[in-house]
Amino acid sequence: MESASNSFVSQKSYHTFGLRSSLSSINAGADGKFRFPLGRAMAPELRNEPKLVHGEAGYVLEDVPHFVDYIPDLPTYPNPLQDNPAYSVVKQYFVNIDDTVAQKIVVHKSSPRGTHFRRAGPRQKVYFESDEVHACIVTCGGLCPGLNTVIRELVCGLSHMYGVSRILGIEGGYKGFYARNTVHLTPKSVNDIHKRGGTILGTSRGGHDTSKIVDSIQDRRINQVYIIGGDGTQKGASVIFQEIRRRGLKVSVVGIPKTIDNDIAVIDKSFGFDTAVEEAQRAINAAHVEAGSVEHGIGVVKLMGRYSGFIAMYATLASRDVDCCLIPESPFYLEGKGGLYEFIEKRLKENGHMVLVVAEGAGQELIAESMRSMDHEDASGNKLLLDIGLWLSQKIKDYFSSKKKMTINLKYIDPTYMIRAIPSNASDNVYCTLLAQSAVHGAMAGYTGFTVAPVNGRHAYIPFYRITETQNKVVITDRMWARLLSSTNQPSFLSQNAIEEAKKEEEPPTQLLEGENSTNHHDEELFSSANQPNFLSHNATEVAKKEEKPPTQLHEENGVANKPSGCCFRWCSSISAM
Ligand SMILES: Nc1ncnc2c1ncn2[C@@H]1O[C@H](COP(=O)(O)OP(=O)(O)O)[C@@H](O)[C@H]1O
Ligand SMILES: O=P(O)(O)OC[C@H]1O[C@](O)(COP(=O)(O)O)[C@@H](O)[C@@H]1O
Ligand SMILES: [Mg+2]
Repeated sequence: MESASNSFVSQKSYHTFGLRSSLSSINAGADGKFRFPLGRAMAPELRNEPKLVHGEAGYVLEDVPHFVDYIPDLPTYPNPLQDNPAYSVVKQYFVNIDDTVAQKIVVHKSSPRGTHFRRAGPRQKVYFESDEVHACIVTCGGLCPGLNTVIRELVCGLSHMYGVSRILGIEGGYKGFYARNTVHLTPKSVNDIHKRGGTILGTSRGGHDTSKIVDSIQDRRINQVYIIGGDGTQKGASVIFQEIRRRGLKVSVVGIPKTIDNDIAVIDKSFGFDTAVEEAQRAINAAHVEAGSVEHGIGVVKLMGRYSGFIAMYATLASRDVDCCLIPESPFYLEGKGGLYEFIEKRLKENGHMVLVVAEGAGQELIAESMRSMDHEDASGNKLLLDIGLWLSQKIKDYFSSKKKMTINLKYIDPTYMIRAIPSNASDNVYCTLLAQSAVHGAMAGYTGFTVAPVNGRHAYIPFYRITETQNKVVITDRMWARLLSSTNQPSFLSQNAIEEAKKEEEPPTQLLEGENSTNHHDEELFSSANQPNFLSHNATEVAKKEEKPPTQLHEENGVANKPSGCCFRWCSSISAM
C-alpha cells in the first residue's frame, strides 16, 4: 500500500493549460479533421454542448471530447502496438479514424442515417509516451460481478499493450481520492482477482466532492482516470471531466459503465448482467423445488432492479419455471378481476404450485399506499426502497388464509446480495476484457470525457451526457415483454386504455431485437491478453495477411452470415465489438 502523501509523482509532461491558451485550438477536432461552427464566444466543448458532426443523408456523429479541443500543439507518438508480436498477424489492427458506429441499425430505405458514435479501438497515433502515463482506477456505487475483471484488464492492457507501469488503485470509491490511501497495481498483483467477487479497491456511495477529487488528481500528477460505475458514477465522471477541462489539464477521464440492473442508456448491456441472470436461476430453481414439493406451494423470489426489471425479465424467460414476473415498469394490482390474487388462485388450482419473481422496484406505489411512505434516500441520492418481497409474501398469505380460507405454503427467497457478490461468468469475463482494452485505447489516443461500451455489438466512445440523460428501462409495449407475457401467461395488469397510452409514450421499438448483432473474431485480443507466442513464422504471418480480407470487410460479412437464429436474447452475440 502506498499512502496518498508519498505516492510517486513524475513531473514529466504534465500539461496544464489555462482556458485562455486552450481557446486557440478550439476549431480542430480530435483527428484534426472536423471543425465546429465559428463565430461563437466559446467553443462548444468548453460549454458542454454536444460535439456534433453532420454528414450526408442525415448522418450525425455525436463525438467525444479530445485533448486537441482545448490543448494546443500536443505531440503525438506512434502506437507501440505496431511492434507488438501479438498484433503483427492482424492486417488492419488500427481503427480507421473515420469509423463510427450507428446507434440504430434497423432502418428503412428512406430512413435518415441517424446518430453515430466514434468507434473504439487502437489508433495509429497516441498522445502519451509509455513512461509519461500515470493512470488511476476507481470503482463506485453498488457491487456487480466483473468489477475485478475490469480492474485486472485495465492494468494488464495498460501494461502489456502500452508499457505503462504507473497505475494507482483509488480505494473506497470517489471519496477515496481525498480521504483514503492508494494502492500500486501491477499485472502480478491483479493476476487472480477476476476469480473473486466484489472489487479489490472497495466502493462507496456519496462523497463526490468535485474540486477535492480534481485537486487530488492534479496533486498526484495522474493523467488517465478510469472510473468504473453506474449512472450516478457516470454523472460524477462527467463533472470531474468538466472541471479538468476547465483547468486545462491533459488528463483523460474515461467512464466504464457498471450496473447489475442493466439500466444504463444507449449501450447494449452492462457487464455482470449475464452472470446475474445465470445466478438468479439457482434461486428460481430452489423456489420451484420448494413450491412443487408441498400442497399449494408458492415460491417468491426477489431480484435486483431498482428502476428497471431486466434481471427479473431475463431470469424469467431463461427459467421457464416462473408463473409470474413483476417489474417496476409494469404496475400491477392485487384484488379483483385481472389482479394478482385471482391469477395465483387460478395457477394453484391448475398446477398445485407456482413461482413468482419480483424485481425489488416493483409495486412500490402499492406498498406506499398501505404503509406510511418513507421518502428516504441513500448517500448517492437513490431512493431507498420498501421490501416488496416481504410485503407481497405477507399480503398473499393474509389473503389466502383470511379471505379464501385456503392453506398455502409460501417460501420467500431473497438472493439479491448473493447474486451481486459473485465473480463474473466466462461470457462476462470476455466482455470485461474487451471493455477495458477499448477504454485504454481511447485514453491513449487522447480522447476524454467519454463512456466506453458496445452499441449494436461494436465498442464505441459515447459522450457522458448521452449515458446520463436517461435510464434504460424495459419497454412493456416491446416484443421482449410480450414474449414474457406469452411464456408465463400472466395477466398484463393493463387496461386497453393504458396499453394505448403506453404505446404512445414509448419510442418505436427500432432498437435491437434478437439475432441482429454479429459475432466477430477476437483472436488478436486473446493472443495479447494471454501474452502467449502466436506460433507463426514471419512468412506464415505475411501469407495469412494476404489471405485474410481486411477486418472491416470480415466484420460486415459476419454481420450477415453469422446471424444467430432462434436466440431470444437481444445481445447474446453482442460482445464482439471493437
Ligand atoms: N449527479 C451526480 N453528480 C456527481 N456525482 C454523483 C451524482 N450522482 C451520483 N454521484 C456519485 O457517484 C457515485 C456512485 O453513485 P451511485 O448512485 O451510488 O451508484 P451508481 O454509479 O452505481 O449508480 C457516488 O459516489 C455518488 O456520490
Ligand atoms: O444496498 P445497496 O448497496 O445500496 O444496493 C442496492 C441497490 O444496488 C443495485 O444493484 C443498483 O446499484 P447501482 O445503483 O450501484 O447500479 C440495485 O439493484 C439495488 O437497489
Ligand atoms: Mg445507479
